[in-house]
Amino acid sequence: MAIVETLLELDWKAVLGLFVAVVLVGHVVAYVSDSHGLRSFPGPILAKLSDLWLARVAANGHRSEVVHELHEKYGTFVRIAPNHLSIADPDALQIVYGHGNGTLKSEFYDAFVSIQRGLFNSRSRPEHARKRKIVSHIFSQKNVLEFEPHIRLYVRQLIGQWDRLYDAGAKGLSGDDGEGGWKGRDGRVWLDCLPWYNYLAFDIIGDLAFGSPFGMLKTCKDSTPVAVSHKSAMAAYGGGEVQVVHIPAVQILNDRGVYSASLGVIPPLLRPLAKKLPWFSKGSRAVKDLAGIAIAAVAKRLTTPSDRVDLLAKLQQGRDDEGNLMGREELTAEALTQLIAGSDTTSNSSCAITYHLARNPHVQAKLHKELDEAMGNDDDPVATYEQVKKLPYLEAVINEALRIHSTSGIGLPRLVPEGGLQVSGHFFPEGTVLSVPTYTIHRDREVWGDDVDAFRPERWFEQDEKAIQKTFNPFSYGPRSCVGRNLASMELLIIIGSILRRYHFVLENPDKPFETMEGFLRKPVDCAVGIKKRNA
Ligand code: HEM
Repeated sequence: MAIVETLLELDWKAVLGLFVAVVLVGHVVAYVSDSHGLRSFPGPILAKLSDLWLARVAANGHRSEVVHELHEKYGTFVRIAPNHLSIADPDALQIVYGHGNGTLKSEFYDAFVSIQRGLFNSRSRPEHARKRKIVSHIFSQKNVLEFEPHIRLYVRQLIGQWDRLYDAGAKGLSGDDGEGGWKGRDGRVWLDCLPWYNYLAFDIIGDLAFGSPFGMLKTCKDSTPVAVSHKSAMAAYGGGEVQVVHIPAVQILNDRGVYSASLGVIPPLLRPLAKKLPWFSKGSRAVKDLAGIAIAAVAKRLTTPSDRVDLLAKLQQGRDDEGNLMGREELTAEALTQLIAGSDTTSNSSCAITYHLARNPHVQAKLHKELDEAMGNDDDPVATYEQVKKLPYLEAVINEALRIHSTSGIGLPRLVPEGGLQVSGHFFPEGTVLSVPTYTIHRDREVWGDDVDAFRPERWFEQDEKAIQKTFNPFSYGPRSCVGRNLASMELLIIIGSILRRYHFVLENPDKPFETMEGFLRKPVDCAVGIKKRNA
């Protein structure tokens, strides 16, 4: 303890020197001893020697693409860290992530903990099972249907805003609502749709998880109240004012994703030192601010009792096997988990779907036709779940975008349990970290065909259904798969169904590649589109 305290007092340059020295010695020892028997597997030499190779790749924001290129070069197995093997084999999904094989989340997930461990980052099996039992009930299909009015309310607000900008744009006006503003030209309004989808997703989840939206769609701004002091906000649960300031939640979530995904691949012993480096201290601040958002929002909700049916109300009622309710800190941590897991996953996926539709006019036309037929002359611009839940082409469009974009693209790391594990013809001893990279298996030519890089929803009607089911992995598999999948699917169907029925999209610059920045998730950097109202 005394050694750690002394280290924490050093200035960052001394820390950097020490950090490099410890890493070098530690990893040369690990390489020579090869305790997990991974030496025979191919990979970059630096990755075999040190976790810092993967940390650097993660920090650069293109981990999925880099690992994918390595699989193209080396084949099914790639060693991406001294003790981490990436396995690009759809059959490995069931073994590494499925029920009953005993794998657990690795130390990577410790870097995502704030307030206290939540459903997403709890690593102990009993702790996770207890939480999952409470939370999975909340996301059952039956319960999720109760959230439909909340989703439709904010889709309506987004349509209201885009209609307003479109009408003004038609008069040749321009303005600064939303990041980057908007301008009218050639019968369209031109804007970056990514921030708008972020406002939408944050308002929906703010409403569902905390009882009131962040108000981003109304203010057209990425701005959220955060508790000034976590301690006093927690104390205010019993009543009283919580002092808040406003911060950009979307930006903070982005910073936190890159920070945690990079810190998570550094050995735990070195993390306190890494946090002292200037690059990491920005992310550390983001983690704190994010917790502050949840603390402020939950405190506000708990001091103003309500009879709403939402995620927070259901979390408050949830009981474990012993009949115990969650304590207030656990409740806040779980509400924060919902905010993080249920916000930019949805907005980045919606943005990617819109990009691919704008880029592929023939696909957009086919989807318009299906939506027009399904919704007929209904004057309400917002689709009901009933109207869109069984539209085969809409579903294929969404799935194809989730495949090609892979919002969750990295191989999610799992620890081999006691007794070892046989995967894809090899035995791995206890403690080895294994992962199956979603971005890469979503590009497996044997399953998806030779044109894997093309956005082609038609493939969903042509390819072997069984192979597709086994390989399509947007929500992961097994006990740690996405607990919010039913909600996410309903959101995407209603958002894309409503928005695409109402608007026609073109890309502002069709030659510009779709840029992404990956932390834990693969996020678009922007998506500039020209929007036209279809009945105009
Ligand atoms: C398109 C949208 C979404 C995608 C692509 C997605 C994807 C995923 C993936 C891949 C995982 C596994 C993560 C891991 O093992 O590290 C996951 C877990 C999780 N997701 Fe989602 N998700 C989406 C939307 C949502 C929504 C709307 C919610 C809830 C409001 C949610 C809540 C969660 C939670 C709580 C976990 C952790 C589950 C556990 O560990 O037991 N997700 N999600």
